[in-house]
Amino acid sequence: MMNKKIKIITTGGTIACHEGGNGFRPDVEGDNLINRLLSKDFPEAEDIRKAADKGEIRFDFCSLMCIDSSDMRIRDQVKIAEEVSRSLDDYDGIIITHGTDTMAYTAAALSVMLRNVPVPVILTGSQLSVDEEGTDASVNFCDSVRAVMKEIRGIYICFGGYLIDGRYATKVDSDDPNAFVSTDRAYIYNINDLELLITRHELLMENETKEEFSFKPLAEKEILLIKMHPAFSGKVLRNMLGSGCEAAVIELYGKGGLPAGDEEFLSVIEDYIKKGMRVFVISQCIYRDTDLTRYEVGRKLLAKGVEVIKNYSTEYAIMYAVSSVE
Ligand SMILES: NC(=O)C[C@H](N)C(=O)O
Repeated sequence: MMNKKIKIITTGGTIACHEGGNGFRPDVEGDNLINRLLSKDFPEAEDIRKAADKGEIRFDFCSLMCIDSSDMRIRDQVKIAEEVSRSLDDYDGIIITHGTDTMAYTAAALSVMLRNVPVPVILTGSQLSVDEEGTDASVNFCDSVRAVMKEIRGIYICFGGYLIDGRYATKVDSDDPNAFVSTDRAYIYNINDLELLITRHELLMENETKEEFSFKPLAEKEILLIKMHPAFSGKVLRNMLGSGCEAAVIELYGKGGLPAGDEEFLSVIEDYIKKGMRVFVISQCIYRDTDLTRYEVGRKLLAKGVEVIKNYSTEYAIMYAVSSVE
């Protein structure tokens, strides 16, 4: 095994929670959390524990915050991105422990802010806290370490035995250990089958003009997310778009439809775009390949100037919208 230096950034989440008298809240940070995750209570951590004892893996720690990820805001994601950016040159990989509820948003935000990271940057967490019976905390953490041992680079979520590209990950289960999927099935890898990812990377790197790493922090913006549904109206949409938001993401039906028979919908969006605002559209299907050219309803909307986000997660669409607003 090659010697590896891994930076661990802890931010809170269920993985670090205990009952605090008023419900679960995170209170285990930094090396306290990692020592617990690698303790002898977890046979699944044995190989990592041994490698750490032998000095083959060296962990450095940084506790950036200790919050339920429901409290995660853009400014916190920027703090994480800054810490990652500062650490890239000195480590073979970076693991961020994070609550699951907004993990996909942070993965998306990091993917937008940090371009062409030279090492793996992996977010992980758990559905049960490190001290709960049957917890998935240690296995997820150890899988993340195993992923760092591979020659991959990029931003990922490691969870439930899978590694998912941070631009496509979305949380689909509030309880099950298999909590995340990829909105494009091509960007999820079984942790036991990482060779596939490596092969893909090699191919990508051959084809890519090797671009330099760059970091552009996100600014705080107010983005509206709208989901199309049959009990929605153009009138309500007009009020929502006029509410002061700086850009909008609309989740459309299927390949990319909305009630185009109701002219109000189209004219509201047209008016909004004419004022210089941006409207991003994406399918509301979990597995998606948004394409507004297939149906007439989609083409009518496309003609109004909306911008299509094809297969990325809605979380990524929102962060992309944040980054696109001047
Ligand atoms: N499983 C979890 O981590 C949920 C928790 N509420 C959080 O996102 O911080």
